[in-house]
Amino acid sequence: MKIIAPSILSADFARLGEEVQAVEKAGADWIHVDVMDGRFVPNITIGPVVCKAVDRVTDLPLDVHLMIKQPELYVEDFVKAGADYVTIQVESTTHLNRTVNLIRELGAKPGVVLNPTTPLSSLEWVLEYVDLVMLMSVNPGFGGQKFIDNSLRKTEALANMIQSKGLNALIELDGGINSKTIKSASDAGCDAFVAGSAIFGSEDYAATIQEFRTLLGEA
Ligand SMILES: O=C(CO)[C@@H](O)[C@H](O)COP(=O)(O)O
Ligand SMILES: [Fe+2]
Repeated sequence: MKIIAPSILSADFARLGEEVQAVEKAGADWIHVDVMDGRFVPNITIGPVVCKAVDRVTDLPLDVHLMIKQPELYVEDFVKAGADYVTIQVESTTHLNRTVNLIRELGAKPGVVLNPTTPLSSLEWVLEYVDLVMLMSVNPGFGGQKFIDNSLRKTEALANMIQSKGLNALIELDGGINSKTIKSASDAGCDAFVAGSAIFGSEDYAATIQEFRTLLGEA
């Protein structure tokens, strides 16, 4: 089964608990939490306090996407706040191996994220230590942007890279996933799909997630 991870960035933050419970009831697999610091990306969102509040209202795994500089300073706070996966941008830290190890030592699953133009070669010496690689299929910072088409070729190349090394890291795509893009992303080798505006911007969350499952051939 493929994984559908609604991004709360597009939820109604005034009713965040209800929104998280609504997507859980609608069939989501993970909750994607976008953390932005106004330095790594030109936007500021939430921190561990909100992450902990989200964790209290759902049984789903929290997929925490850190778009912050020096994530090594904060990963412990997010693991304590209930993060199951902590994904860090390879561009955001000088000490990628150390930070990945730290996430695992703290008891969470480490993932790494690549911006749209960051080459796959940046994964060469870290791939074997992570549970997840996420490719940004938009420039990070905002929800509701258009899917960058060459993310599909990048996904195929990543799937080949993981397979040729005999590894089994999950591939996740983040940005511009909707009913028009999800099938080709899946065909390219994507396992987990982050969708913010396509789910929270829809009238009926369950119908949208069901439509995704049908397009993925799972209904
Ligand atoms: O990390 C990010 C943006 O930086 C994402 O998780 C977005 O929240 C995805 O939003 P949509 O493109 O699905 O609307
Ligand atoms: Fe994200």
